[in-house]
Amino acid sequence: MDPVTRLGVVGCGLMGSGIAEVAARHGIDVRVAEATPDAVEAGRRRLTASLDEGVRRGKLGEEQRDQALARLSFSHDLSDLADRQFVIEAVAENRDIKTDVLRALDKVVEDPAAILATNTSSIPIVDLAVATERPAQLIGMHFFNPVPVQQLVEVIPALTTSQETVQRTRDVVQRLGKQAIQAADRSGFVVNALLVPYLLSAVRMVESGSARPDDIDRGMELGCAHPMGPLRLLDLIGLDTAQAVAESMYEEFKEPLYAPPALLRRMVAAGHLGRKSGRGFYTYDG
Ligand SMILES: CC(=O)CC(=O)SCCNC(=O)CCNC(=O)[C@H](O)C(C)(C)COP(=O)(O)OP(=O)(O)OC[C@H]1O[C@@H](n2cnc3c(N)ncnc32)[C@H](O)[C@@H]1OP(=O)(O)O
Ligand SMILES: NC(=O)C1=CN([C@@H]2O[C@H](COP(=O)(O)OP(=O)(O)OC[C@H]3O[C@@H](n4cnc5c(N)ncnc54)[C@H](OP(=O)(O)O)[C@@H]3O)[C@@H](O)[C@H]2O)C=CC1
Repeated sequence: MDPVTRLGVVGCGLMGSGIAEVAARHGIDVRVAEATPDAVEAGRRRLTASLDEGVRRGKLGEEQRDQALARLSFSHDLSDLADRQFVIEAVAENRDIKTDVLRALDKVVEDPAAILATNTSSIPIVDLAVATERPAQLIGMHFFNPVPVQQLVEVIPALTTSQETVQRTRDVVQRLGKQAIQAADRSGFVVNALLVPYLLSAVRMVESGSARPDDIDRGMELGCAHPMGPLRLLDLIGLDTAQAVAESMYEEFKEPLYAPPALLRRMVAAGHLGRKSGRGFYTYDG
């Protein structure tokens, strides 16, 4: 089968913009679809700023940045992804939104052999697969934040996913310069199953008044050499996304450790979503 040269990405938020950036940097023609013209412009700005940051940090040259930008196109019309061979869905962590987007993609993408991958953090892959007419070609492809920096992609076949789809997805991971691990289709896969209870425990520690956010974070940064403590990491992930992930995991396992703490729910209700809204456990400029 031909290697993937035409990739689609749906959703250009924190993750979609990172996935599109990395693919374009690795020589792939990438078309990004967002829901509205305003969201397209916000996504384009986010992606361009990250490429500029890569240049500033010496990760790529100005010419490479410009070549990556030339490989990227943007649209607010999903049907512009019709000619794609492989599409990665990275819209909000909401089962209904993802189901609608994947069903629409299934109809729009012309090549019956094309693969639809979802970047969901916690929604069962099989539920999304059977919502489409191509359950053998739907797979979980879970990137990590920030995508240009983190090396891992979890590859998650559903019970319906074909072995050919798994292999083709692994080939794309390699093409993007990332490393794959394979995980079973259980909510949270490998990494979030371990990470989320830890993050939620830190929120409960703040909630109970046992320690302040900065002390908890410095504890894990200085005591365990984590690059960032759990509350700074929650602010990076987005508290709305973290809540949605915890809810899916709790729905699947009914395990109290996965239940979103009241403080997390209150912060999301208040719009304190972390870095992306300028305020979470900490405040951010710009
Ligand atoms: C919720 C889910 O479903 C799953 C998830 O994603 S969970 C979240 C997983 N992510 C994490 O755990 C992130 C943990 N934090 C980190 O790794 C780091 O704190 C961070 C990368 C986010 C920020 O790093 P930073 O403060 O900028 O530290 P810094 O040491 O300067 O940068 C780290 C590296 O990233 C590179 N980098 C940073 N921004 C970059 C960019 N835009 N483009 C390219 N490279 C970049 C830096 O150059 C540096 O590379 P070297 O190590 O080769 O020098
Ligand atoms: N944040 C993280 O650390 C990680 C997240 N993930 C997963 O990645 C996915 C995306 O998360 P993240 O990028 O953080 O979320 P964001 O909220 O940053 O981005 C989601 C994007 O999807 C867009 N969107 C919503 N509905 C549609 C639609 N119908 N068509 C096209 N675009 C749409 C949103 O646009 P608008 O803003 O206009 O609504 C927004 O730009 C989730 O499934 C999440 O679980 C995976 C790994 C890590």
